[in-house]
Amino acid sequence: SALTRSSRSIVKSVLSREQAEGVGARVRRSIGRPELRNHDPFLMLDEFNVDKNGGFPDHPHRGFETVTYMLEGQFQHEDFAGHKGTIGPGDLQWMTAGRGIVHSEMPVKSQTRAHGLQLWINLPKEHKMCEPQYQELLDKEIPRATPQEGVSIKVIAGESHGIKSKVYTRTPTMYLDFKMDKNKTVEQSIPASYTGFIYMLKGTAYIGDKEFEGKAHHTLTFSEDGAETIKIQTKDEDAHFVVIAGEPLKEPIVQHGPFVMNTKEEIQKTFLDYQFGMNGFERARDWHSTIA
Ligand SMILES: Nc1ccc(F)c(C(=O)c2c[nH]c3ncc(Cl)cc23)c1F
Ligand SMILES: [Fe+3]
Repeated sequence: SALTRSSRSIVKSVLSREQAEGVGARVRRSIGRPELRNHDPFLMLDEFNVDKNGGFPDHPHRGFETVTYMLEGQFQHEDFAGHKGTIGPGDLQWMTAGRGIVHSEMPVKSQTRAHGLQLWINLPKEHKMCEPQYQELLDKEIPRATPQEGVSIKVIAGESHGIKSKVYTRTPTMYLDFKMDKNKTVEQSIPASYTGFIYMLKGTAYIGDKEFEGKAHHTLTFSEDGAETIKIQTKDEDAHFVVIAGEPLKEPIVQHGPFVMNTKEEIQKTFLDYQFGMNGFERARDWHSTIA
């Protein structure tokens, strides 16, 4: 008989309501909210909505990666090394902060609003102090899997139905953007060791053998039972959601805002490096962005 590959089930569903963040920004916090901590290797997932007067002015990062995926509108970013750019709908910025980045992330003034997702992925000890790196992909450069008519899967990281992303993930990560028409069923392979979840953006989807209902702005966390697929169905409405999964690092996490290290001594050292412009924060000394 055909091997019935067991499918991940949903452990819980948590609604994210909008909260204030940054300057005049509104975010729905998925991972990182009180009910959704400890989803190693993930530290935070925000669905952000920023009007043209808001944004995330000059701030640092060390020890992890920020993955910004635009859904609507345009975002400008500029860092202390003069790296700047604009990302628009469907575009991706995978920023490995490593030993240190100071940047600002602001909507393009002419836009009505900027809407997207920012995911924070922890880095393993050996990469926390790596050279910062950007991997930036335009919408049209991100491959799509279309396992059937009416099911489109943008492969932001990892692999889906034989389509592979070219993003280099220091922490093994799968990041897939699903658009499903109604009355479709699809299975997605997930490595047995990965921690994962679905964040619903629009519509309704039914997950797993028990058809657990996923509604907009809800996070649905996967069971960690070693099953290697997740089954996703739509019924009488389309659905738009992301599937995010990754290899847990199983390292101690000491986080102070935008600094994520393994020990409090490393955090204390990070504050000194940032304050005095050392060990990767040399350019932080009296840098101010031109876009904030
Ligand atoms: N420390 C700290 C404290 C507060 C912050 F808001 C931030 C921060 O920048 C962001 C939080 N969510 C976000 N979504 C989208 C974008 Cl573009 C940026 C952020 C940050 F880093
Ligand atoms: Fe940032």
